[in-house]
Amino acid sequence: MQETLLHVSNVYKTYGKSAVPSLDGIDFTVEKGEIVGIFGPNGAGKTTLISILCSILNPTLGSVKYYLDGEKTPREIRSKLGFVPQDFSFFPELTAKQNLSYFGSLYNLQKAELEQKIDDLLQKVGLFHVKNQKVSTFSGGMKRRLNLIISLLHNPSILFLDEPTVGVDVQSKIAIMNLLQELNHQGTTIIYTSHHLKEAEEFCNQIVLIDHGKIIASETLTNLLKKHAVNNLEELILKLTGTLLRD
Ligand SMILES: Nc1ncnc2c1ncn2[C@@H]1O[C@H](COP(=O)(O)OP(=O)(O)OP(=O)(O)O)[C@@H](O)[C@H]1O
Repeated sequence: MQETLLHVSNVYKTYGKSAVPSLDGIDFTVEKGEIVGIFGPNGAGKTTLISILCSILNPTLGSVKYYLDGEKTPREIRSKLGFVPQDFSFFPELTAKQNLSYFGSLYNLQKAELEQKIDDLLQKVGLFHVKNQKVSTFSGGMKRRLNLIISLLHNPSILFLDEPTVGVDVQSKIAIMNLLQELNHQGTTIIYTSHHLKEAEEFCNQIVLIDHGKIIASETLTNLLKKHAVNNLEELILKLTGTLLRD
């Protein structure tokens, strides 16, 4: 049986005094355990939407409601959310381990529990052997993998990822996607954006396509392909958003 985890209702976002809203009446629902992919051209509003869903930004209008067991206050809810930003969010002059210890200390985890969690996560993404190296010496793929595990230290129930595999080689991409699959099998709900459409086709249960701040499609990929008589996600996006450059 499906269980609603998140309900987004009539969300608008306008930055500063801009005349054009970046989000223009967004409504959708996420069920527990889903993997939702948010797609759309550059500037469509994906990052803005994800930032609002994980409480980094406030909507100008509208509501985002979570249905989490036992967690009621905004602070309790935030403690169950994890966010992997597109831009790296660590200190390059610290080692991987120092970064993880610092970010872990923000979640009030017991020292022994945190140490164990750090080692487990470093192992999972193949960074254990370089845990005492400064992050500034890491390759792009190593930095992306570290950026991911920083957001997993507190075992979030819902994980938001903004382009988690951008700019990485195929090996790092597989390591990242395997870890995300493993987390989802363990019950983590995942909401993510990506421009890697082949990867997303295999990964997502639900597709949310946005353009100019509005949802223009929201369904399973199979249903959308059938409905719009296209063969894949790329064809779907081109059919629904056109070929005009957005910059
Ligand atoms: N901090 C900001 N101040 C003003 N305008 C912003 C800000 N952040 C985003 N915008 C504008 O809001 C709109 C949506 O941007 P957003 O970054 O959410 O799109 P996106 O779909 O994530 O794009 P991309 O695929 O390029 O990452 C764009 O027109 C962008 O210029």
